[in-house]
Amino acid sequence: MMMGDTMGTFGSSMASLFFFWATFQQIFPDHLKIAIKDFPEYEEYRFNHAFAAIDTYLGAKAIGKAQKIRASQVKESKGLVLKRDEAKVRDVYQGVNVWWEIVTATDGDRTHKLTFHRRGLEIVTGSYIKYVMEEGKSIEAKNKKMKLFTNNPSSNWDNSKKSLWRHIDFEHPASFQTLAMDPVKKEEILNDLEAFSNGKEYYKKIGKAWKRGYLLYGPPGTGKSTMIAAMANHLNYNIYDLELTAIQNNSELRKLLTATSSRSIIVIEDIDCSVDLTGKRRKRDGDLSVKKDGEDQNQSRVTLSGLLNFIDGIWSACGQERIIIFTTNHIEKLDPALIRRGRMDMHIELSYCSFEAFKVLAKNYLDLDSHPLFGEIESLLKETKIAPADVAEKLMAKNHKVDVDGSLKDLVESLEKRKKQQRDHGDDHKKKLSGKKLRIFRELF
Ligand SMILES: Nc1ncnc2c1ncn2[C@@H]1O[C@H](COP(=O)(O)OP(=O)(O)OP(=O)(O)O)[C@@H](O)[C@H]1O
Ligand SMILES: [Mg+2]
Repeated sequence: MMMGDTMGTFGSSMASLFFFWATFQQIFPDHLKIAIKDFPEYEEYRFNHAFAAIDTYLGAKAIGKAQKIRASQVKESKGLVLKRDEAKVRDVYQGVNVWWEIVTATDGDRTHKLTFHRRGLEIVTGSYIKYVMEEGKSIEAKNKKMKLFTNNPSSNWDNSKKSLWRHIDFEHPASFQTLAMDPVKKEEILNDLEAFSNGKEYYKKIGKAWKRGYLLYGPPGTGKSTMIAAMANHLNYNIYDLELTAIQNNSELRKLLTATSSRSIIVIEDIDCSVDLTGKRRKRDGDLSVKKDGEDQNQSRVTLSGLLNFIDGIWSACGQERIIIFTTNHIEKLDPALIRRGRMDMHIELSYCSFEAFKVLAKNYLDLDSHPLFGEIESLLKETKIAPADVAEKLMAKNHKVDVDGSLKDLVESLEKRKKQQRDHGDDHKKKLSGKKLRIFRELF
């Protein structure tokens, strides 16, 4: 048979099918259809979340079928979110046909109306509605704009929960793919996050709060803050950036934390600078003088024990699906009580740029997999401490122009300079040490 013939037969079958369907629609007796449920947009003046979930589900369902599509840009990196812009949508679930329709009352109130054949009653009420809600909510979560919250100074709080945190839309391009670090460690972290976010049943089974704590440590510019952004993007969680110095005491800390929402990351950056970690610092500094009035006014009065109590107690009791992250440049300064295993589930070190990490940066910034200078850079990186942030700066396009050879040469020069400085500094340090030893030796004998 010729191609044209096939198409012709196909076309006429489709035409008869449409004809049959239209007739069926007309004669299909109304009493065999039942309108099962209405889902109003507002119930007793309160927004009905079921309405929104159904709307989202149907919006996603109707893509490709709807004649008119309304597009709204929810988040740049997520592309367009398309929404249905027609009144009626047909859906098929386990062989049951259902029709959704938006009915607008004279007062403007809108309701989702679901119609289907009696035969489907069990399937629709038994599982279909639940399925629509769950799908709708999960699509909502994926499309949701992420937010970055920062705590307001407690002097600005009023009685509303809203006054505790202010927020902006969170749009950070960081991803695990572009994060320069040891690939094995990266994989381990990704697996941990994955296990956590899918761990609802597991945490329930073992009777533990669905929470996870990470301690990120390493020198400045090694990617701690970038990793937090990558984690938030990966999980689609909001970030609460908790500034401890803006609060007065432990009870304020408790208020702030209980006002966070689930599916969020709570971050305390530079933990060693934000709390009085040991309560002994003053003594250790050798300053035993009497405190002057108001001397502590600008210092945070959140104590280490407040923070630890929170992690152990209140933290477990307040909500689910939350991650807490501490960062520090000086892990050696932290009190062991704060970082012992069990409190922080995973300690993640972000370190100076390795060759593996450099390769990720070279790919990100120069779209480069190999280059004759790579060998030299590899051996220089083995002997030199340089933060990924400093490497990235060398590889960045200058005046919007990518210059592969120029950037790499620039990096080699900078590495050689650093190597020399670090060696000289190392020698100085050794000299100082030997001087000190000599002094101790003299004092002893
Ligand atoms: N591991 C990395 N991978 C990719 N880019 C990085 C990495 N580390 C640093 N950078 C780049 O350097 C910039 C600064 O890094 P970032 O703010 O994450 O460092 P940090 O470890 O949080 O430093 P600090 O201790 O000073 O807060 C980032 O915006 C990013 O462009
Ligand atoms: Mg940082």
